[in-house]
Amino acid sequence: MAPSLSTASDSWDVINFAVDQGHGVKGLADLGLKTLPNQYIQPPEEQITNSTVVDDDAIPVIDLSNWPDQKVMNAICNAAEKWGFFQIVNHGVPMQVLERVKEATRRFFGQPAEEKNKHSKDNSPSNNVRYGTSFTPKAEKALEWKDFLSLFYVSDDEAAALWPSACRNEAIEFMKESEVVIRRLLEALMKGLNVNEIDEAKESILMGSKRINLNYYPKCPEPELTVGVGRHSDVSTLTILLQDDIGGLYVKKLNSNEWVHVPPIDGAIVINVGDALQILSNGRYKSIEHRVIANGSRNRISVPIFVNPRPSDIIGPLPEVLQNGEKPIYKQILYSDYVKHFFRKAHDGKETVDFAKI
Ligand SMILES: CC(C)(COP(=O)(O)OP(=O)(O)OC[C@H]1O[C@@H](n2cnc3c(N)ncnc32)[C@H](O)[C@@H]1OP(=O)(O)O)[C@@H](O)C(=O)NCCC(=O)NCCSC(=O)/C=C/c1ccc(O)c(O)c1
Ligand SMILES: O=C(O)CCC(=O)C(=O)O
Ligand SMILES: [Fe+2]
Repeated sequence: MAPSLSTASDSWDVINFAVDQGHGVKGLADLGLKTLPNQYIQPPEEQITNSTVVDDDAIPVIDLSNWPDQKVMNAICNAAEKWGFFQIVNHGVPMQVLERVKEATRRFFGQPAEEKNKHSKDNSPSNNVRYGTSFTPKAEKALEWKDFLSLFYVSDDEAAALWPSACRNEAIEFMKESEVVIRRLLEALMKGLNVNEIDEAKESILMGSKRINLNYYPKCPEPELTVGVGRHSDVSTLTILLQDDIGGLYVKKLNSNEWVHVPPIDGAIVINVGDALQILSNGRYKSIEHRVIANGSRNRISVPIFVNPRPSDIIGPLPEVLQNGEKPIYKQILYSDYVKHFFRKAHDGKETVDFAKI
């Protein structure tokens, strides 16, 4: 039974309501709580108000309209080395496609909990489709103020059978329409590593699998006490992130303790390097820590496409990167082992990549 507004937020089982029954944080937000349930209170060091945020610096914005252009390719490689994050404009993914997938995200999360919960870990007929809240509630000391739907792409037929109809077509369309720009970015990044041809084996390692997540961050009481997503780096090769116009994503500056905001730009897509590309490039390209704050007045959505190796791929520093005698700093690892390691623990900043260190 849903608790009434007057119920003190700690005297009923918040976890049972949000996690087990599938109401998520959207369910909590819809109750109109005035205070944040204790389970969502993050330790002070994770609260953004206790971090240094600077506004005199920003991740690069790269215009892809004149493709191919050596200067633009260099800008991509430089951004991947210095920031691990950049935004792209004039990328070729039609604006209507971006609008449609944002709309579909709102439609999916706008459904009743019992409909969404058909796709939870316990109820979904496949591990490739998962609705959930926070990140790994069982492993977390404090929960995160986010609901998500995570879709691992295998084939159109599987998606037709298993992905929720509220967002299936739009999610697939976004994935397919971003294919060209993903290839261009990876080609440029590979040229920067002296890899001039992406053969079949490299194609698998760079972009052999994809996962699309639909993220929903509802309006939050006492947002400064919690996080939308805690500090983490992605385990992908590259992440293609669509955000709406609300803002709230922060990126850590390389070799510093300062954070910068990623301002929403209409029609732009945010790109970030993930751990797999950091490992393949032997640390040249940086998979950077980022996090999302909770918002006290507006609901936010985002849609990342995680472009990954295949689960069965073995990844390690590419031979082309090591050919001049550079010492490998990462070992060869089975990619699915790496991802499982990431998914089984709470977000912990940049710790995941230690799993691959020699
Ligand atoms: C992910 C796996 C390993 C799953 O394989 P599967 O056979 O289903 O393994 P499993 O043993 O059932 O799952 C492993 C654990 O991951 C958890 N898990 C699986 N999918 C997800 C998911 N989408 N979200 C959260 N946890 C998940 C499971 O709960 C398992 O933990 P446990 O329940 O055993 O404690 C497989 O599909 C694979 O190797 N995929 C490779 C491609 C891939 O998915 N790469 C990851 C890109 S995602 C990425 O880069 C970032 C994601 C991210 C960041 C911040 C967030 O806050 C967030 O929510 C998500
Ligand atoms: O919502 C965002 O802007 C970023 C989300 C994110 O970092 C993730 O899903 O990995
Ligand atoms: Fe992320």
